[in-house]
Formats: sequence, C-alpha cells, structure tokens
Amino acid sequence: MPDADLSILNEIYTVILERKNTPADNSYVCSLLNHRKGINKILEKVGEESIETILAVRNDNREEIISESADLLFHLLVMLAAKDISLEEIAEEFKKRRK
Ligand SMILES: N=c1c2ncn([C@@H]3O[C@H](COP(=O)(O)OP(=O)(O)OP(=O)(O)O)[C@@H](O)[C@H]3O)c2ncn1[C@@H]1O[C@H](COP(=O)(O)O)[C@@H](O)[C@H]1O
Repeated sequence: MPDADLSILNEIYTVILERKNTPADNSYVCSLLNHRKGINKILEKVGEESIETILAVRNDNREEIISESADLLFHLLVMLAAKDISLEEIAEEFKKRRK
C-alpha cells in the first residue's frame, strides 16, 4: 500500500494558525479559538467528535467513520494550535516511539 499523502494536514494546520494570527469574519476556526468558553469549547468539540467516531465504528458505517475521523482530526488540530503545539512536535513524538 503506498504512503498516504498527509500534506493536507499541514495545509489545514497552516490555515488554522493563520486564523489564530489574523481573525476573520465568518470563520468557524475563529469562532472556536475566540469562544467565550475559552479552550473548553474546543475540548467539547474534541469530545463530541470522539464519541461520534466511536458510534460510527459501532455502526460499522465506513463513510461515517471516514467523515467523523476527519472531524475529529480537524478539531484536534485546532486544539493543538490553541496550545501552541506544532505538528512537528507530534511527528517527533511518533519518531521517538518508533521501534
Ligand atoms: N476542515 C475543516 C472542517 N471540518 C469540520 N469543520 C466544521 O466543524 C463543524 C463540525 O461540528 P458539527 O458537526 O458538530 O456541526 P455544528 O453543529 O456546526 O457544530 P457546533 O455548532 O456544535 O459547533 C462544522 O461546522 C464543520 O463545518 C470544519 N471547518 C473548517 N475546516 C477547514 O478549516 C478551514 C478554515 O475554516 P474557517 O475558519 O471556517 O474559514 C476551511 O477552509 C477548511 O479547510
């Protein structure tokens, strides 16, 4: 199986950082990053999307699993950006664990 091209994750993360640095109107990312509940709003979304992903797997619904996993990954990226953690740091963590 060929390596997956995950450059889209870098691309989305870059957009999220742009939204963090330059707030934009009608931006979902800005609405999360600047929410009155603070980081708790992002954590709620990570929790919700985790549960929706679990339910999709329980339902054995392949399309739903893909869609909910994308939602979960997206909200994780927003959470990491909110905490100033780069994708490089996550990649380094995986490399350290590689046997
Ligand atoms: N990849 C995504 C992405 N995936 C999911 N979502 C949003 O995440 C939300 C998922 O939450 P739900 O399914 O619970 O829907 P909801 O009822 O609207 O959510 P809440 O009201 O509970 O917050 C939806 O509003 C989706 O639109 C995303 N929103 C944005 N992006 C990317 O982020 C970029 C920047 O987005 P903006 O900040 O909106 O410009 C976009 O160009 C996209 O590439």
